[in-house]
Amino acid sequence: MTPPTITLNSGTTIPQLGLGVWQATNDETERAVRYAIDEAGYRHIDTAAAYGNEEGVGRALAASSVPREDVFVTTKLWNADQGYEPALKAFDTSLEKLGTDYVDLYLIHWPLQDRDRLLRTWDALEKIAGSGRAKAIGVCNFEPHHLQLLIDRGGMLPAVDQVELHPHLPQQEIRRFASEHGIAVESWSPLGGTSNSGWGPNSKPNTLLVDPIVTRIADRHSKSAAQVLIRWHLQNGLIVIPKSVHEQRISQNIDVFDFELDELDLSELDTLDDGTRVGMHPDEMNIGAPA
Ligand SMILES: NC(=O)C1=CN([C@@H]2O[C@H](COP(=O)(O)OP(=O)(O)OC[C@H]3O[C@@H](n4cnc5c(N)ncnc54)[C@H](OP(=O)(O)O)[C@@H]3O)[C@@H](O)[C@H]2O)C=CC1
Ligand SMILES: O=C1CO[C@H](CO)[C@@H](O)[C@@H]1O
Repeated sequence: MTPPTITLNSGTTIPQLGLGVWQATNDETERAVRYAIDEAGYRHIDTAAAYGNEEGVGRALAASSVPREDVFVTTKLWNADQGYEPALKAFDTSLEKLGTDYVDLYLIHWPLQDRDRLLRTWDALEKIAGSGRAKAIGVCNFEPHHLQLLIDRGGMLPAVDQVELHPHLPQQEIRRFASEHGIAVESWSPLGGTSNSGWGPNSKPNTLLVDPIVTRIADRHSKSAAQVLIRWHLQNGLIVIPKSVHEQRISQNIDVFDFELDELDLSELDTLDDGTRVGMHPDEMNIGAPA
């Protein structure tokens, strides 16, 4: 089954399930994206300038038999390129690497700590949206206080806030705030992140995929732990972008439309909320910020 779509405040529709490609090389990305689109039925890819694999995504899009307009492509503006002119330039570079003349969603990767620069960056994204070269614009890692800056400014609201989100960190406050303002929430590290280690200062290795609560629910449905977690995101109305470079897992992660978590499953998963992050807290992140 094709994943359902969500209509963003920009009017664009986004497939609720997509493929993440962080930590994949260009060649791995090309193969994974090609397989995801042509064989597994994905229509949504999440990359970023910082991942260094936009070219791999571009090569896969060019080679695919699925037309460009049928695939939802997201990329992100890296921290070093915040500011009005730098953001416009970085966007052109991303389009060039992706080999496309528009993206479906362009996101600010992190809010950083310089509020004036952040607002100038948002001005640039509005200009890009106005030109039609990004069908929608949005943000990542914005806490409600960051979103409030854009709300107070007037102008366009982000279509999406992409944040770390999984049963250990369900982000209820961000979800409530975003929902009040018509902003869709997208979950990154939806399976709990890469299996070997976390990357934030307070983070722990991924334990979600082997958590006994998750695996017990998976057994009840004859599904995998990853499929249970993906269902949890979908049934919570979230956009979800699990990453894999393995064909069998790419297929498995989209094979989630023939079962449903029931109230008991959902309430058991809710008990996993312990605030554990795999990444950095946005208020502590300033890596790569322009001087
Ligand atoms: N905006 C932001 O700041 C951020 C955005 N992101 C985005 O979110 C995406 C997803 O997050 P990410 O951090 O990659 O982590 P995920 O939670 O998607 O987990 C990915 C890990 O799980 C493994 N995996 C995937 N499917 C399965 C499966 N079915 N069974 C067992 N293991 C599996 C992958 O291994 P393998 O590949 O070897 O199969 C990989 O190690 C990123 O790729 C990126 O696009 C991520 C971090 C920050
Ligand atoms: O998307 C992400 C993954 O990689 C980066 C770290 O190298 C993060 O900063 C970022 O949020």
